[in-house]
Amino acid sequence: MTAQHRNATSQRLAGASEVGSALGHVSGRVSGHPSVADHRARIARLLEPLAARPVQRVPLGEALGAALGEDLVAPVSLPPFDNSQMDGFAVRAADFHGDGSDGPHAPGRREFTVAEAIPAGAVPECLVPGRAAPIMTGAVMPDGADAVVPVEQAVPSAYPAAGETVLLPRAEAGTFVRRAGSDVEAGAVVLLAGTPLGPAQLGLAAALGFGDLPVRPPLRAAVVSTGAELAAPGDALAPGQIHDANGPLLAAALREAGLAVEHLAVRTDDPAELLLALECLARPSADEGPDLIVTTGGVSQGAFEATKLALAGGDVEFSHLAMQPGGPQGLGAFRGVPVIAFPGNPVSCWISWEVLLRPVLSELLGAPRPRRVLSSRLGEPLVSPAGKLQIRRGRLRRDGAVQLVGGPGSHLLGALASSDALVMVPEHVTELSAGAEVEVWLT
Ligand SMILES: Nc1nc2c(c(=O)[nH]1)N[C@H]1C(S)=C(S)[C@@H](COP(=O)(O)OP(=O)(O)OC[C@H]3O[C@@H](n4cnc5c(N)ncnc54)[C@H](O)[C@@H]3O)O[C@H]1N2
Ligand code: MOO
Repeated sequence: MTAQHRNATSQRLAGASEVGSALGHVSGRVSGHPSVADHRARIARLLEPLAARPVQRVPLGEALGAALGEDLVAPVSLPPFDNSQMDGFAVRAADFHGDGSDGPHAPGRREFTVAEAIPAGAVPECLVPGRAAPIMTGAVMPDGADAVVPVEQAVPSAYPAAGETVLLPRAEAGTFVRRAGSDVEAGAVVLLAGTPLGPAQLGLAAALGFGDLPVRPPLRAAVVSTGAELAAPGDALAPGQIHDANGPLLAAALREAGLAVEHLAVRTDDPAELLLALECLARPSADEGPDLIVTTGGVSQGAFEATKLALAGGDVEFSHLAMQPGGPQGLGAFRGVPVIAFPGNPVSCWISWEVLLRPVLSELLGAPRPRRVLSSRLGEPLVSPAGKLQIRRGRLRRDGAVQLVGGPGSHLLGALASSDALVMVPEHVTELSAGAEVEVWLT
């Protein structure tokens, strides 16, 4: 990535025009807290060096979710040859002109002598005038033929043996013929470097004959959940304990985005113990250690904020963004490894991923695919704190409006799990009525 591109990336992420205009309203802020756009731009600068990793080729079956490392140029055309779009009869359109264009028993049809049948995969012989060759969908069009009549329109509606006759209705040249190169021309750039590889892109690459693809190797992320109250999912809870939801949630989010993830639960509020765990994580050789560390919990104003206490003396800064949920945040580096510290409330943790880190990865690496942003109408009224971007969870209705799911509370994981959209309420807005236009991210 060039310096120019890097600058452009940071500016785009600060302005956030492609990921939602609601996040760009820095000027309307009254709280004095750093804006979401500024914080996201800082994350982009922190992670920029990670974008410059060498490209490697991986088998097609392992490329799902990765970003394409180089432009993909079609080595062949698609379709590679003229072929039939229907099961039927390959004919010469010119045979319908002139004498004999009306069959004796079926007006409007012409009689043809049936030629050898052409299954898909066969190399057919040239079609002689006055003949019709049974041809199957996808089979190569014989030289001389330029149209296909579907078998349903033939009399009889079947495939007579070679040498017998069939009556066919008139067809114009080109009817039901898929021309070579009508989908993709050999030599064309079919996918740009940075394109996230989903099922359709992998299908196209396979059709073009690629057995492997150039991709950027996945980033390695360490997810660290913190807090003395945490128990592993599956373990029984002691009084006062809760199960660690954020670790699995964040690990899944990062994996889905194409990263290789290791999850570590540090179930303590002791900063020294957390520091030790982080030392062990960051110490392995550069080839094996994480490219970034994402923590959750311990970043707010409590007396036992292990993450803050462990990291604040070093290169990690803590701030409270003008956003709800997801206000308290930390950002910096530990032993040279970028650290992004998200808050502990589960919805805050998820929102932080969605609006702060995920868009940066999309922009820097090409994957994951950016969230679709659309304009929708609010299904019900809402109120929102002044000076904060409020992000509510919602569900897109069939009529295109968005219905809120649950309240604004950042512990409402049940509601989050039944939502499919984030509703953005800009910083300067304190009230919206039903029907008001809102920006929505589909999740
Ligand atoms: N006096 C103030 N108190 C709080 C403020 C503030 O500004 N002043 N901010 C509030 C906001 S906003 C948030 S968000 C939270 C963030 O707190 P922490 O990041 O320090 O997180 P914890 O205190 O560790 O936990 C908060 C909450 O989340 C639960 N939690 C933590 N980790 C997990 C996990 N892995 N899985 C499931 N649940 C988890 C934890 O038990 C707490 O209930 O601070 C507010 N307070
Ligand atoms: O900002 Mo906290 O993230 O509301 O709950």
